[in-house]
Amino acid sequence: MNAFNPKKPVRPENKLTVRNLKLWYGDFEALHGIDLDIPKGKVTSFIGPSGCGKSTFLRCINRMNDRIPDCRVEGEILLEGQDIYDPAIDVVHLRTHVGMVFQKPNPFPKSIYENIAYAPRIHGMVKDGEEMDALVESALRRASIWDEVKDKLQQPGTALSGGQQQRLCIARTIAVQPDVILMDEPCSALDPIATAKIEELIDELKDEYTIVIVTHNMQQAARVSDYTAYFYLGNLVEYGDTHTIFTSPTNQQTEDYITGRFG
Ligand SMILES: Nc1ncnc2c1ncn2[C@@H]1O[C@H](COP(=O)(O)OP(=O)(O)OP(=O)(O)O)[C@@H](O)[C@H]1O
Repeated sequence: MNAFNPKKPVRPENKLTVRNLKLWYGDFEALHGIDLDIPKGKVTSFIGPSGCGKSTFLRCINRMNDRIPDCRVEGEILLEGQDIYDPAIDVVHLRTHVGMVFQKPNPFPKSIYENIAYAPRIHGMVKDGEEMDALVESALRRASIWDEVKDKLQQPGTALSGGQQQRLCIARTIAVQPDVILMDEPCSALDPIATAKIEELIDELKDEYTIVIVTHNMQQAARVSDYTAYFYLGNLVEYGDTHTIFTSPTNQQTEDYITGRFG
C-alpha cells in the first residue's frame, strides 16, 4: 500500500476537486453525481435539509464511508491532484491529511495530554519527551484551549466541559498536521458561548487549513464560511461564495431554504 503522496494540485487554489461522485448504501443512491471544487485555505459549508446527503458527502472526503457495509462509491475526489479512492492509497495515512471533528465531542478516555500525544506517537511523528511536550502545547494553543488546561494536562479529557472537549478534539485533529479539517455539525451539542468560541477558532484556523463544515445553522454558515454548498436529495443544487448564496441565490429552491420557507 502506498502512503498518501499528494501531487501537484489540479488548480493550485483548489485543495479538493470532486468529479461525478456517486454513492450507494446498498441499492439506495444517496449521492447522484456531485461536482465541486473546494478552495484551499477557506471555509466551505454544506447546508440543506435533513437527509440530503451532507454528512454522507463529508464522510467521502476522508473515506469514513468505507466502514459502512454495502456502501459503494463511484467518481473521483482529488486531494491536491491525487485520487483518494485509488486502491493504492493508505486510508490511515489519508486520514492524517484529512482530519475529522464530529457532532458530539468524543475525546479518548485518556488524559488531556494523551488525547493529543496518542496519534503523533502512533504515526512516529515525534519522540516522547520534550518534543512531544512541545507538540501537545502547540496543538492545544492553536485550538485556543491551552490556558484552560495547561495546569491539568494529566486529568481526563472527558472531565472537561462540552465546549472544551470539542476544542480538545480539534487540537487532537491538528496535532497530526492535517491539510483539511472536516467538521460534521461541530457545535450542535454546544451552548451559544461554546459555539461562539468554536466559530472564532474556525476563523483563526482557516489560514492554515482547508475547512469543510456541515451545519444546520444557517446563521453559522453565513458567519463562518467563505463558500456555501446547498444540497437537496443527494444533489448539489447550488454552490458559490457565501455572500452571494445568502443574498442572491440563483436557484429558487436555495432561496426558499435559506429564507426558511422550506426545509
Ligand atoms: N449508513 C447508512 N445506511 C443507509 N442509508 C444511510 C446511511 N447513512 C445515511 N443514509 C441515508 O442517506 C441519505 C443521506 O443521509 P445523510 O446523513 O448524509 O444526510 P444529511 O444531509 O447529513 O442529514 P442530517 O442533516 O439529518 O444529518 C438519507 O436518506 C439517509 O437515510
